[in-house]
Amino acid sequence: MPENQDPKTPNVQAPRFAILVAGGSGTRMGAAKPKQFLDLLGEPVLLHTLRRFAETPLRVQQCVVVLPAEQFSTWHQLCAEHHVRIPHTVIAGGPTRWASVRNGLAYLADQTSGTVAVHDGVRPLVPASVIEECFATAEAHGTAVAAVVPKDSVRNLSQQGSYALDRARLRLVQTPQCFELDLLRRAYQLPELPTFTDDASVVEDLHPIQLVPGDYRNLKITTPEDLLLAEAILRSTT
Ligand SMILES: Nc1ccn([C@@H]2O[C@H](COP(=O)(O)OP(=O)(O)OP(=O)(O)O)[C@@H](O)[C@H]2O)c(=O)n1
Ligand SMILES: C[C@](O)(CO)[C@H](O)COP(=O)(O)O
Repeated sequence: MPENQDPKTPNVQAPRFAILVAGGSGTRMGAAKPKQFLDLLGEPVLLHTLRRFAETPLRVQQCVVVLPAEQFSTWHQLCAEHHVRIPHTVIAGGPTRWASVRNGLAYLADQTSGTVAVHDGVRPLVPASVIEECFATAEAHGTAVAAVVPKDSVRNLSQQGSYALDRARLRLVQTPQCFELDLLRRAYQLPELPTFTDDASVVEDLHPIQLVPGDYRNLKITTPEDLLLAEAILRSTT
């Protein structure tokens, strides 16, 4: 958050950017092509995701889509097939999610201020209300990360076996993860650590992480049953 800003007053004038990371190969899905290109009720997973961020009321000024360099032509072909007119910029990812986000940020190097949402390209069902809440919270507090309460009991593995955790004190972290642009830039200048599974873990040493309610429908397409669930959810809401 800019130093001279009242933390309770959202910086509604700040431009909004989105980095949609889709630079992975989808090994756990085990499909013939990366899961971001798989069909979800007639459109590629990634196109659903892009549409969610391009919705006009969200005021996202620029969508940066990060892809494996060798898959650019796959995406361009899919965009042509589906007559996609949504303005977006495609850039090459890196070997890890962290590297892909860093590449996305590098594309925004000329931007002097704003708020950036980092979102998994394979979370196609994120509600617009969650995206809006994340942007608005980050505009007020510098950070905002969508998260939900676990529905299952959770146990921690120990040398003796395992023990129960208090799930009321746990959260399952989703994306979007929104940050004041300069804060995210500073965080991504630090060296990569193996513990960086998301953007909050990259930023948390520099700034407290504000959690906002996520949504159980905002699932990450990871294994084949996720695609079935996503289809059922989408059918029920369209
Ligand atoms: N080098 C990478 C790795 C992952 N991602 C993106 O980060 C998001 C979350 O990652 P995950 O679900 O793990 O995707 P994959 O790495 O593709 O899957 P897997 O781990 O099964 O190979 C995905 O949108 C994925 O495309 C990325 O942009 N660049
Ligand atoms: C960023 C993320 O989606 C938050 O839940 C998650 O950490 C990605 O993890 P993965 O190991 O890349 O599947």
